[in-house]
Amino acid sequence: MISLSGIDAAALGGTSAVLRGVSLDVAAGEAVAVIGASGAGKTTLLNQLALMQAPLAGRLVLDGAEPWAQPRRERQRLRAGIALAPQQPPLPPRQRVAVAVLAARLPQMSLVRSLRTLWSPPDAPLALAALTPLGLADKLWLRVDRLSGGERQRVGLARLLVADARLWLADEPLAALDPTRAGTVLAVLRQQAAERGASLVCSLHQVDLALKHFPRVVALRAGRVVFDGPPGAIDEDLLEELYRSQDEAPPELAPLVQPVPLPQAMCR
Ligand SMILES: Nc1ncnc2c1ncn2[C@@H]1O[C@H](COP(=O)(O)OP(=O)(O)OP(=O)(O)O)[C@@H](O)[C@H]1O
Repeated sequence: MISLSGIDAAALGGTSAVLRGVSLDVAAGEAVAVIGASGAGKTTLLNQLALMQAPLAGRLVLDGAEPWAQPRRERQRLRAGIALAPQQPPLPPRQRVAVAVLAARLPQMSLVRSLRTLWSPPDAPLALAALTPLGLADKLWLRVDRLSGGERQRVGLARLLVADARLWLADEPLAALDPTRAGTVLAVLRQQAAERGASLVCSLHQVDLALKHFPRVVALRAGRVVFDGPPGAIDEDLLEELYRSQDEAPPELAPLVQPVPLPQAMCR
């Protein structure tokens, strides 16, 4: 359904390439975990898949179309089929949880229905159905600013469940969750995406959970894909390479920056 080939991309708001030569195909209904050290480019990759920013180089194809070669309106139409749960969901603090969840459906709604949803949500049962498996059934009418960090993160995930999208992107969905809750939440995401035939791409710091819950793992190091395959093919050496300090660039990437010789006078 979505295919990246040879993508170089900057982080949101940045100008220099963070992702380098990334090629990746995600099929309809597929579930993929993205792992890699902090700063490896996981968020930048998810933002590319979410059509948040044009790549610097390479080709992105979504359902046979190239969104970045289309007029803005057409790109927005394509984007409506994609739902992204960012690391820190931008939820208006005074909004009720039910409204915050249902707001994820606004791109698919008429103007009148959107306004009704924001004022007095007619689809509250839908929000409740999404919140219940995430353990938030009792928070439906609470204000967002009364939630803990972990609860807020799960509201962000409930938005994925109601979004009516075909590609679900979750950026470190477990960051604010305790270990027991983390496993349950991943299982819910996987199960619900599978039931709806949605593709799921999830960036994770918890390697053990990525390997346990996903049939395919993509590993990034310094903005490059260094592994793409089943979890059983990942060994200790690869994990060590992935999480070794990024300051030690792997041989094929070094040197990105050439040492600048100091003037003689400064060496004395
Ligand atoms: N606005 C920006 N301008 C320039 N560089 C940026 C900008 N935002 C992020 N970066 C850099 O881009 C690189 C990749 O960031 P990204 O957030 O994609 O990594 P990540 O793997 O998701 O990290 P983490 O696990 O810590 O969230 C990092 O080195 C980061 O410092």
